[in-house]
Amino acid sequence: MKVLKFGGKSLASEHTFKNVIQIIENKSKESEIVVVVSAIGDTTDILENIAELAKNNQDYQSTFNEFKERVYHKDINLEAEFQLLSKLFEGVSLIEDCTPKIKDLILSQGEIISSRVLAKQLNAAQLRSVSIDSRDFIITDDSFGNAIVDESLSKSKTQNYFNELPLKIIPIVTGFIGATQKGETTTLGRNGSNYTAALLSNFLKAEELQNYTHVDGIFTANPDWVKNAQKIEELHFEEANELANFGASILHAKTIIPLLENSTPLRILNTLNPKNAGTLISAKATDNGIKSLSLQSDVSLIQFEGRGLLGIVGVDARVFTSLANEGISIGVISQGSSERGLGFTVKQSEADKAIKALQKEFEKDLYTKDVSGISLIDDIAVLSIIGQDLSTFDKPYAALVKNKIIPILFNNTVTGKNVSILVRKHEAKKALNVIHGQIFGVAKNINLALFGHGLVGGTLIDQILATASSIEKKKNIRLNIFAIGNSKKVLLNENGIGKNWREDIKANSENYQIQDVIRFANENHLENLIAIDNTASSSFVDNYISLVQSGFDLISSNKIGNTISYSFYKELRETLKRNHKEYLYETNVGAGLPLIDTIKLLHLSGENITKIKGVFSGSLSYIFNNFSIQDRPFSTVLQEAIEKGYTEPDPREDLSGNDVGRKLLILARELDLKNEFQEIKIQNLIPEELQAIDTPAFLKGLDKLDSYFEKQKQDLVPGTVLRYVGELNGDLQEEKGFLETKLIAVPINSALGQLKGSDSLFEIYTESYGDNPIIIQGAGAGAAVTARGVFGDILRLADK
Ligand SMILES: Nc1ncnc2c1ncn2[C@@H]1O[C@H](COP(=O)(O)OP(=O)(O)O)[C@@H](O)[C@H]1O
Ligand SMILES: N[C@@H](CC(=O)OP(=O)(O)O)C(=O)O
Repeated sequence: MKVLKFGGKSLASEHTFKNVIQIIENKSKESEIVVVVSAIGDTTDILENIAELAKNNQDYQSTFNEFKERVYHKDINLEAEFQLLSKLFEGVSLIEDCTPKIKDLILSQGEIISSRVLAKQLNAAQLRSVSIDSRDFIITDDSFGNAIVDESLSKSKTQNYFNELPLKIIPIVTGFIGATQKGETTTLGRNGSNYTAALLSNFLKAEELQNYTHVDGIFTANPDWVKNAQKIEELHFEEANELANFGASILHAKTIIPLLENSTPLRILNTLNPKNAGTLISAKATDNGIKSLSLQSDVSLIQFEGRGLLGIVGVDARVFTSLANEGISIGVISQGSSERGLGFTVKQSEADKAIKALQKEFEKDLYTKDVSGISLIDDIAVLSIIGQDLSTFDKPYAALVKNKIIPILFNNTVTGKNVSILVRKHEAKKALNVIHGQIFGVAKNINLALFGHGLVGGTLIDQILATASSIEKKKNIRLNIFAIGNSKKVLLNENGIGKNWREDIKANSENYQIQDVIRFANENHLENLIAIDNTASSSFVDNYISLVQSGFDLISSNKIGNTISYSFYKELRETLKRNHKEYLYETNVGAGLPLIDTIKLLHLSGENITKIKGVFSGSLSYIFNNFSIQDRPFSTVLQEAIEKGYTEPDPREDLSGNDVGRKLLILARELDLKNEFQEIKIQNLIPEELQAIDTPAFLKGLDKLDSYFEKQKQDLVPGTVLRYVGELNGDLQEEKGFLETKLIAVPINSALGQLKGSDSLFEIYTESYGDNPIIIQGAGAGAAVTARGVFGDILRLADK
């Protein structure tokens, strides 16, 4: 004989009902079956809600009418159940109270209706069946709402009851409900139908319990919360029991226990996908290791503090006894060895009652101030890692901290391998995803907010979208672009912006402040956040600190953040350190070339870098490499550089020398030199009359530059060429370095004179390398290389 249990969602619609009937038909051909049902769909929640409305003297009638219409079935008379409910709600509304006993009677009607409806439908489909009220044999104590089953009495009653049943009729039994010996209706606790099914499986010695839900089985975490949770094929009873105990709503906490006596296997199956083998829970040993994560989200933390209690024996006993007397059970418990404080969790719904019980018990101690406080933190969630021991707990813990989720406390069990972590409820989903990604090695989600979608930014977005799936396969990293913004508008999508982002931006982007993006990330529980600044804007930099404080790592191709005041530079570094965040900006100097990393490493290893000299600007490199040896006007070469995307949007940023100056400053600060931008000696290549005009006007009159540069070329000594160079001279011992940019003539056969295209060249002189500089040379400009460089920074952060 097999017991089949169908959950509420399996009975929620006509379509699922059809599947249920089909499954019952197929299974009844294979063996004898007993069916256990939950209430249809969300009936229990709805009945609870109507009772609450009635209790608060609000209009409950319309919700009740809606409910009746929903469960009404033309071939079956539910008048008796509806009338009973009507009377009960009326009573609740009159006395403005709904006792646990009344509530259980109300909720029980859900299961009674569903067993009647299903039996009727099966009979209509020529499958002989009968609805059975489990209150006739599931006998409990009178702890209404969470009643305790008298197993031996229930066992004999169940066996007698089923012995009397005619053969070949399929029993459709109400789950979730029972009765006291006096015949008062009780319930076994939410999600209790699978507990009823487990009890029946044990009492009737079933060969298997098949629990039909609306998911394919038990997953590594609740799939409603963790998108990439994976189905678990097999679990041992003990593991499943831990999972149930730690709040995985797919199993009632007591479901596993009745199955142990006869080692009755339990299979979790999907009504909507019955061919799937589901998850098998049995006595068979499985591999060691972490199996699953579960979450209890309706928890409160009570903190009990008392300096005067140090060393006094029996305080904990008083705490727990006073709560036990109120029938309040306790979850996670934590007490430091100093005994000055005790923290423990209770169900949120029982928190007030618990506080009152403690205040009563410790009334005198509160008066004498031996107990200094009994306080409550609401909205707590307990996240449990089933199978985790402390030897590898560092990884999930570090991942949480990196995502700015600081656990309130954590706790491990000595016997079983479990660690429970208390976090704030609003952080729970994010915490679950962070730990899941870390533990199960399934793709780690990296959530990207990209600001600036011009040449570099746009190219980067396209590069990410084009390679995201291969990166996921190769590196197990899922890059999710959830925000694309410019200075005014942002497009947001928590599930990832796709290839049509350009059209999407036109249709759906909205005006925004940075706080809107931060709020969006929080509300959608997005983890591993990176903000990427590909703007050329000085105002966007104002957002850096808020972003870091809100848990974002930073990447920028924009150099401004590193080149405004040294005090901002320092403040940003300190904020990053405090928040355990990183800021990468490899493309700030030398675009895609690995320059900053090299300099950082040399400097960190104690190598004294005394001078860095070279052509820092890919755009100026392109311009002078070509202009020096070609017979073309300067403006033609410049126009070509603009069109190829080698220059900043306003090429005066390059020609003014400011861009080279900024790069020098970035390198100087990398060497711990505390220079300010104003201290750089910069040769500005723009004639004064063109310095103040707006960008469009400047771009229209490029030929005004020609005569000045023609003269420079004429004046060259034969065998030399023009190069715009930057030079930094510094020393470990000094606070500041000497930074200079200038247009100079260099021999055509020197390293600098040999430069081609838009290549940059950096000569790094250090104390140990003496006169032989380390030379880094290569493509130093262009949207594609810069975007690749930023992409490299993203992958570097994602790997951490
Ligand atoms: N580890 C888990 N694996 C699968 N489902 C889980 C897990 N933890 C929690 N759940 C939740 O359990 C639900 C299925 O159980 P339940 O709602 O009782 O189903 P039914 O109403 O069909 O009996 C899923 O929708 C999911 O929200
Ligand atoms: N109907 C009850 C009992 C139950 O087990 O339901 P489900 O199987 O749909 O989780 C509840 O909602 O709590």
